[in-house]
Amino acid sequence: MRKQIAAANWKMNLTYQQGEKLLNDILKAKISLSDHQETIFAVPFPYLIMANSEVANEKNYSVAAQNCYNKKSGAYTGEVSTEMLHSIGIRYCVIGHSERREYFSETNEQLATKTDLLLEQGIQPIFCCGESLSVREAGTQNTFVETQLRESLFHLSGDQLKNVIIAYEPIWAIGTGKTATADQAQEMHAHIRSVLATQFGNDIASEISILYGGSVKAANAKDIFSREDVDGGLVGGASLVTDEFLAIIQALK
Ligand SMILES: O=C(CO)COP(=O)(O)O
Repeated sequence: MRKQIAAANWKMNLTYQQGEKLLNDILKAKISLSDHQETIFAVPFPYLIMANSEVANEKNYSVAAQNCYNKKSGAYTGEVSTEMLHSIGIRYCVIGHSERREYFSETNEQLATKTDLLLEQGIQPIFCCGESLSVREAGTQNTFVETQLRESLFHLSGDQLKNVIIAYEPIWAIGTGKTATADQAQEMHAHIRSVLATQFGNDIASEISILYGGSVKAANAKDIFSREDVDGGLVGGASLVTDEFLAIIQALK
Protein backbone atom coordinates (compact mmCIF):
# COMPACT_ATOMS: atom_id res chain seq x y z
CA MET A 1 0.00 0.00 0.00
CA ARG A 2 1.33 3.45 -0.86
CA LYS A 3 2.16 5.80 2.03
CA GLN A 4 -0.56 7.92 3.59
CA ILE A 5 1.01 11.20 4.68
CA ALA A 6 0.06 14.13 6.90
CA ALA A 7 2.52 16.88 6.00
CA ALA A 8 2.66 20.17 7.89
CA ASN A 9 3.88 23.19 5.94
CA TRP A 10 4.68 25.87 8.49
CA LYS A 11 5.62 28.33 5.73
CA MET A 12 7.22 31.50 7.17
CA ASN A 13 5.49 31.25 10.53
CA LEU A 14 6.48 30.71 14.18
CA THR A 15 9.63 31.64 16.08
CA TYR A 16 12.12 28.90 16.91
CA GLN A 17 10.67 28.63 20.44
CA GLN A 18 7.09 28.49 19.19
CA GLY A 19 8.03 25.86 16.62
CA GLU A 20 9.81 23.74 19.19
CA LYS A 21 6.79 23.90 21.51
CA LEU A 22 4.37 23.00 18.73
CA LEU A 23 6.47 20.00 17.75
CA ASN A 24 6.77 18.90 21.37
CA ASP A 25 3.04 19.21 21.95
CA ILE A 26 2.24 17.19 18.81
CA LEU A 27 4.78 14.45 19.60
CA LYS A 28 3.63 14.29 23.24
CA ALA A 29 0.25 13.07 22.02
CA LYS A 30 2.04 9.87 20.95
CA ILE A 31 -0.19 9.11 18.00
CA SER A 32 1.31 5.90 16.71
CA LEU A 33 1.59 5.54 12.97
CA SER A 34 1.43 2.27 11.07
CA ASP A 35 4.05 1.26 8.51
CA HIS A 36 2.13 2.84 5.65
CA GLN A 37 1.56 6.16 7.46
CA GLU A 38 3.90 9.11 7.91
CA THR A 39 3.81 12.58 9.42
CA ILE A 40 6.20 15.15 7.97
CA PHE A 41 6.96 18.64 9.31
CA ALA A 42 8.17 21.09 6.66
CA VAL A 43 9.83 23.73 8.80
CA PRO A 44 11.90 26.87 8.05
CA PHE A 45 15.60 26.24 7.33
CA PRO A 46 16.93 27.46 10.71
CA TYR A 47 14.72 24.95 12.52
CA LEU A 48 15.60 21.83 10.51
CA ILE A 49 18.26 20.43 12.85
CA MET A 50 16.16 21.02 15.96
CA ALA A 51 13.08 19.47 14.33
CA ASN A 52 15.04 16.49 13.08
CA SER A 53 16.37 15.75 16.54
CA GLU A 54 12.85 16.11 18.03
CA VAL A 55 11.48 13.41 15.72
CA ALA A 56 14.59 11.22 15.81
CA ASN A 57 13.09 8.56 18.05
CA GLU A 58 9.54 8.73 16.74
CA LYS A 59 8.60 6.07 14.24
CA ASN A 60 7.40 7.52 10.92
CA TYR A 61 7.68 11.15 11.99
CA SER A 62 10.02 13.10 9.69
CA VAL A 63 11.14 16.56 8.73
CA ALA A 64 11.18 18.32 5.36
CA ALA A 65 12.79 21.47 4.06
CA GLN A 66 10.39 23.89 2.36
CA ASN A 67 12.69 24.57 -0.59
CA CYS A 68 16.17 24.05 -2.00
CA TYR A 69 18.22 25.71 -4.72
CA ASN A 70 18.51 24.45 -8.28
CA LYS A 71 22.32 24.54 -8.40
CA LYS A 72 24.72 22.07 -6.85
CA SER A 73 26.95 24.57 -5.00
CA GLY A 74 28.81 27.82 -5.50
CA ALA A 75 28.40 31.58 -5.32
CA TYR A 76 24.66 31.77 -4.66
CA THR A 77 24.46 33.87 -1.52
CA GLY A 78 21.56 33.00 0.72
CA GLU A 79 20.61 29.77 -1.03
CA VAL A 80 20.56 26.23 0.40
CA SER A 81 21.72 23.22 -1.61
CA THR A 82 20.39 19.68 -1.60
CA GLU A 83 23.83 18.48 -0.47
CA MET A 84 23.57 20.74 2.60
CA LEU A 85 20.15 19.28 3.41
CA HIS A 86 21.50 15.75 3.01
CA SER A 87 24.45 16.57 5.27
CA ILE A 88 22.08 17.36 8.17
CA GLY A 89 19.98 14.25 7.63
CA ILE A 90 16.94 15.70 5.85
CA ARG A 91 14.95 13.14 3.85
CA TYR A 92 12.16 15.23 2.31
CA CYS A 93 11.92 18.61 0.61
CA VAL A 94 8.86 20.51 -0.63
CA ILE A 95 9.41 22.01 -4.08
CA GLY A 96 7.32 24.04 -6.46
CA HIS A 97 4.87 25.36 -3.92
CA SER A 98 2.54 27.82 -5.66
CA GLU A 99 3.84 30.60 -3.40
CA ARG A 100 7.35 30.00 -4.75
CA ARG A 101 6.08 29.75 -8.30
CA GLU A 102 4.23 33.06 -7.84
CA TYR A 103 6.56 35.19 -5.67
CA PHE A 104 9.90 33.76 -6.80
CA SER A 105 8.98 32.98 -10.42
CA GLU A 106 9.95 29.32 -10.18
CA THR A 107 9.53 27.48 -13.45
CA ASN A 108 8.73 23.88 -14.27
CA GLU A 109 12.22 23.61 -15.77
CA GLN A 110 13.92 24.75 -12.55
CA LEU A 111 11.80 22.27 -10.65
CA ALA A 112 12.99 19.48 -12.92
CA THR A 113 16.55 20.37 -11.87
CA LYS A 114 15.63 20.59 -8.20
CA THR A 115 14.03 17.16 -8.47
CA ASP A 116 17.22 15.70 -9.95
CA LEU A 117 19.46 17.32 -7.33
CA LEU A 118 17.25 16.08 -4.49
CA LEU A 119 17.08 12.53 -5.81
CA GLU A 120 20.87 12.53 -6.24
CA GLN A 121 21.11 13.19 -2.50
CA GLY A 122 18.51 10.57 -1.59
CA ILE A 123 15.99 13.24 -0.56
CA GLN A 124 12.36 12.71 -1.57
CA PRO A 125 10.81 15.73 -3.31
CA ILE A 126 7.27 16.68 -2.30
CA PHE A 127 6.39 18.14 -5.66
CA CYS A 128 3.55 20.69 -5.58
CA CYS A 129 1.26 21.32 -8.51
CA GLY A 130 -2.12 22.96 -8.93
CA GLU A 131 -4.08 25.50 -10.90
CA SER A 132 -5.20 29.07 -10.26
CA LEU A 133 -8.83 30.15 -10.03
CA SER A 134 -8.82 31.50 -13.60
CA VAL A 135 -7.56 28.18 -14.95
CA ARG A 136 -10.22 26.32 -12.96
CA GLU A 137 -12.92 28.69 -14.21
CA ALA A 138 -11.77 28.13 -17.78
CA GLY A 139 -12.09 24.39 -17.16
CA THR A 140 -8.49 23.69 -18.26
CA GLN A 141 -7.14 22.49 -14.91
CA ASN A 142 -6.42 18.96 -16.10
CA THR A 143 -4.11 19.99 -18.94
CA PHE A 144 -2.54 22.70 -16.77
CA VAL A 145 -1.53 20.22 -14.06
CA GLU A 146 -0.51 17.65 -16.66
CA THR A 147 1.94 20.18 -18.14
CA GLN A 148 3.43 20.86 -14.70
CA LEU A 149 4.01 17.12 -14.22
CA ARG A 150 5.30 16.57 -17.74
CA GLU A 151 7.81 19.43 -17.68
CA SER A 152 9.20 18.71 -14.23
CA LEU A 153 8.96 14.95 -13.76
CA PHE A 154 8.64 13.10 -17.06
CA HIS A 155 12.39 12.95 -17.66
CA LEU A 156 12.71 10.64 -14.62
CA SER A 157 12.90 6.87 -14.76
CA GLY A 158 10.11 4.92 -13.11
CA ASP A 159 12.45 3.93 -10.28
CA GLN A 160 13.25 7.58 -9.67
CA LEU A 161 9.60 8.63 -9.76
CA LYS A 162 8.84 6.13 -7.00
CA ASN A 163 10.74 8.46 -4.66
CA VAL A 164 8.62 11.49 -5.52
CA ILE A 165 5.56 12.53 -3.52
CA ILE A 166 3.02 14.70 -5.33
CA ALA A 167 0.98 17.40 -3.61
CA TYR A 168 -2.00 18.75 -5.52
CA GLU A 169 -2.79 22.21 -4.19
CA PRO A 170 -5.37 24.22 -6.11
CA ILE A 171 -4.24 27.81 -5.60
CA TRP A 172 -7.80 29.01 -5.11
CA ALA A 173 -8.08 26.80 -2.02
CA ILE A 174 -4.83 27.82 -0.29
CA GLY A 175 -5.35 29.92 2.81
CA THR A 176 -8.78 30.95 1.57
CA GLY A 177 -10.90 28.65 3.69
CA LYS A 178 -12.37 27.49 0.37
CA THR A 179 -11.55 23.79 0.20
CA ALA A 180 -11.93 21.75 -2.93
CA THR A 181 -14.75 19.31 -2.32
CA ALA A 182 -13.70 15.72 -1.73
CA ASP A 183 -15.12 14.98 -5.20
CA GLN A 184 -13.00 17.70 -6.82
CA ALA A 185 -9.89 16.45 -5.03
CA GLN A 186 -10.55 12.83 -6.00
CA GLU A 187 -11.22 13.81 -9.61
CA MET A 188 -7.89 15.63 -9.96
CA HIS A 189 -5.93 13.02 -8.02
CA ALA A 190 -7.29 10.28 -10.29
CA HIS A 191 -6.32 12.41 -13.28
CA ILE A 192 -2.79 12.89 -11.92
CA ARG A 193 -2.47 9.15 -11.35
CA SER A 194 -3.67 8.39 -14.87
CA VAL A 195 -1.19 10.91 -16.33
CA LEU A 196 1.60 9.21 -14.36
CA ALA A 197 0.35 5.80 -15.52
CA THR A 198 0.56 6.74 -19.21
CA GLN A 199 4.21 7.75 -18.80
CA PHE A 200 5.46 5.32 -16.14
CA GLY A 201 2.94 2.46 -16.19
CA ASN A 202 0.17 1.47 -13.80
CA ASP A 203 2.34 -0.36 -11.29
CA ILE A 204 4.47 2.69 -10.61
CA ALA A 205 1.58 5.19 -10.71
CA SER A 206 -0.29 3.17 -8.11
CA GLU A 207 2.66 3.44 -5.71
CA ILE A 208 2.88 7.25 -5.76
CA SER A 209 1.43 9.14 -2.80
CA ILE A 210 -0.66 12.09 -3.95
CA LEU A 211 -1.47 14.57 -1.16
CA TYR A 212 -4.19 17.20 -1.25
CA GLY A 213 -3.45 20.74 0.00
CA GLY A 214 -5.70 23.76 0.40
CA SER A 215 -7.61 24.64 3.57
CA VAL A 216 -7.38 21.13 5.02
CA LYS A 217 -8.52 21.18 8.64
CA ALA A 218 -9.71 18.84 11.36
CA ALA A 219 -13.29 19.23 10.19
CA ASN A 220 -12.75 18.16 6.58
CA ALA A 221 -9.62 15.96 6.63
CA LYS A 222 -11.38 12.63 7.12
CA ASP A 223 -13.77 13.20 4.25
CA ILE A 224 -11.02 14.30 1.83
CA PHE A 225 -8.50 11.63 2.87
CA SER A 226 -11.11 8.88 2.57
CA ARG A 227 -11.14 9.17 -1.22
CA GLU A 228 -9.39 6.46 -3.16
CA ASP A 229 -6.66 8.52 -4.79
CA VAL A 230 -6.11 10.99 -1.94
CA ASP A 231 -3.18 9.81 0.18
CA GLY A 232 -3.24 12.46 2.88
CA GLY A 233 -2.61 16.19 2.90
CA LEU A 234 -0.15 19.05 2.82
CA VAL A 235 -1.47 21.40 5.45
CA GLY A 236 -0.69 25.08 6.01
CA GLY A 237 -2.70 27.08 8.56
CA ALA A 238 -4.17 24.13 10.46
CA SER A 239 -0.71 22.59 10.93
CA LEU A 240 0.16 25.49 13.26
CA VAL A 241 -2.55 24.51 15.75
CA THR A 242 -1.78 21.44 17.88
CA ASP A 243 -5.28 19.99 18.17
CA GLU A 244 -6.10 20.66 14.53
CA PHE A 245 -3.00 18.93 13.26
CA LEU A 246 -3.39 16.01 15.67
CA ALA A 247 -6.89 15.42 14.29
CA ILE A 248 -5.51 15.61 10.75
CA ILE A 249 -2.88 12.96 11.53
CA GLN A 250 -5.64 10.78 12.97
CA ALA A 251 -7.69 11.21 9.80
CA LEU A 252 -5.12 9.30 7.73
CA LYS A 253 -6.29 6.04 6.19
O1 LIG B 1 -0.31 25.82 0.92
C1 LIG B 1 -0.73 24.96 1.68
C2 LIG B 1 0.14 23.88 2.16
O2 LIG B 1 1.34 23.85 1.46
C3 LIG B 1 -2.13 24.98 2.14
O3 LIG B 1 -2.26 26.05 2.99
P1 LIG B 1 -3.60 26.17 3.89
O4 LIG B 1 -3.80 24.82 4.52
O5 LIG B 1 -3.31 27.26 4.86
O6 LIG B 1 -4.71 26.49 2.92
